[in-house]
Amino acid sequence: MADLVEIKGVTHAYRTPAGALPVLRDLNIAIPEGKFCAVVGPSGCGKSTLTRLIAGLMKPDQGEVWLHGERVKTPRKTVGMAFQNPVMLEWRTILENVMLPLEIVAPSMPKAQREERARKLLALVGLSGFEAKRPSQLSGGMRQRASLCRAIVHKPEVLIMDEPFGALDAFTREDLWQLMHKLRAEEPFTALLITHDLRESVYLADEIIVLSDRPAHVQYRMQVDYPINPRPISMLYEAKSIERLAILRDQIEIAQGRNGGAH
Ligand SMILES: Nc1ncnc2c1ncn2[C@@H]1O[C@H](COP(=O)(O)OP(=O)(O)OP(=O)(O)O)[C@@H](O)[C@H]1O
Repeated sequence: MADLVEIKGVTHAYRTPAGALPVLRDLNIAIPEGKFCAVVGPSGCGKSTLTRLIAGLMKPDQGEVWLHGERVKTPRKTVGMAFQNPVMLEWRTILENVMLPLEIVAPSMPKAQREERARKLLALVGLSGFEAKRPSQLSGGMRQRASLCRAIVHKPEVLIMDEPFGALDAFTREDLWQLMHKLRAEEPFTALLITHDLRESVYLADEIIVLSDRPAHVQYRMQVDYPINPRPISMLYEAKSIERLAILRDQIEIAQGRNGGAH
């Protein structure tokens, strides 16, 4: 399978008043088309920087970022993004918010067709009947469902998610995890997920990458070879998942410089 996202030898430092802050060092990541990659690592190690580089919002000092065989040099319209706090436009309805990327990426698509696509996705995430509501009329979980629809409505070449479930309560979060697998089955996408939640990474991803502390490089890679459709939440309680979680926790502690000390 061809790699859709390729991060090749990426090194980057921010210029700050206090001097250069090295954030990434010789980072190499490849995500094959259709795969779901989760990235975990110590706080502040450079995970969000990685998402900005893939979206073309900034250029690395060294190395290359490739998307679909094209070198990323400028902001990419065809990337789908979802964040912890879904930024929704209050003056637009939920349906109009979800349609927004199509207006930018496919302006020639007839409005009826854009609407049909947005309605289909809203139905898929259980938001039929809420199309005409304003964002503030929805719960946090519902807003995040709508934001996921908005992130994939234009069939992005890659779906980038930065802690999208971080602000939700545990039950809503698990609902949304299951929803991700449903969406993936219906609307296949290639995804990069930044998360602090190791269970989330094991439940959602095909591959988990543990980044070292700053300047971040790939410290550890784990394949999650569990069928994705279905992938029941109960898989997290299976011995293999518990073992995976223990390995990941140790890796995070190593990345934090604690060398697998007390849990
Ligand atoms: N525009 C910027 N200018 C200067 N420093 C920055 C800039 N953006 C981020 N940083 C710094 O670079 C480091 C990496 O930031 P980044 O947001 O990529 O980390 P992160 O792993 O996503 O963090 P967290 O886990 O806390 O969300 C941090 O120390 C941050 O303060």
